[in-house]
Amino acid sequence: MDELIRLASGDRDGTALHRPYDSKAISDENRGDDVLNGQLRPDRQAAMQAVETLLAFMGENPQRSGLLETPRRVVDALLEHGRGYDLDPDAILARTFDEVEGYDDMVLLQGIRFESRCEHHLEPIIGVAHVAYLPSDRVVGLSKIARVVDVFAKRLQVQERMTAQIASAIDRALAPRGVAVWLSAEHFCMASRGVHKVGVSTHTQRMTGLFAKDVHLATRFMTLAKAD
Ligand SMILES: Nc1nc2c(ncn2[C@@H]2O[C@H](COP(=O)(O)OP(=O)(O)OP(=O)(O)O)[C@@H](O)[C@H]2O)c(=O)[nH]1
Ligand SMILES: [Zn+2]
Repeated sequence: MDELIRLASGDRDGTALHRPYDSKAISDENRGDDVLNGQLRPDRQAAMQAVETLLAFMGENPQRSGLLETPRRVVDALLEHGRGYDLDPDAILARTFDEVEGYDDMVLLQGIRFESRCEHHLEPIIGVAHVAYLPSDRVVGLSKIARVVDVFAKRLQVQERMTAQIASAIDRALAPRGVAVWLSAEHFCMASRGVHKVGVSTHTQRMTGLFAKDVHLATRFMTLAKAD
């Protein structure tokens, strides 16, 4: 058996959990409970220990009463921010419907609010997604589009990649005649640290198929997405 897999399933308290991570081995697409691309995933205890270390690093006393529960809270929060790693967008989009009386015009979900975390600083990215597609012969449940936005939001992100991932997932699932995704978001790593610019919106778009070819269609999408 692969040594890392053996350690993940058996050695939960050994020093193996503190092996250095090979960052090149980590991919958004493949993350298991204990092993990520052949890479050990630390257990909760090791993660809480790491939070204590960070608190001490910033000059705090992790043993003072106000901070005793903080490692547990931070680890729970990290699991919440990363819950999209364990969700499969293809499975969420797998159920489609074809009894739509030939409806083949745009389906647009406007203003899907999302909360993500940037992969550079782990700070919030908060914004909205507008997602549209042009069905070929089938449609998908509306809530599933919003769920797919959340799958990718609940991973560490850069906004450009999240935009492309949403579009690709819908392309794969529905083979529509086109997909349009528009995200606008505020990055708190720009607002509350670093350059300290509050209220800046970053806009990213991905258009595929007819949306990429037909400027009138792309304009219609953007006009509808902006509508009150
Ligand atoms: N393209 C892109 N950049 C992002 C995103 N989120 C954060 N960033 C930027 O990632 C960059 C990281 O730059 P670095 O110079 O490596 O890090 P830094 O020293 O912390 O940079 P500052 O934020 O300028 O203090 C910053 O310019 C962030 O604004 C994103 O979704 N997309
Ligand atoms: Zn950042």
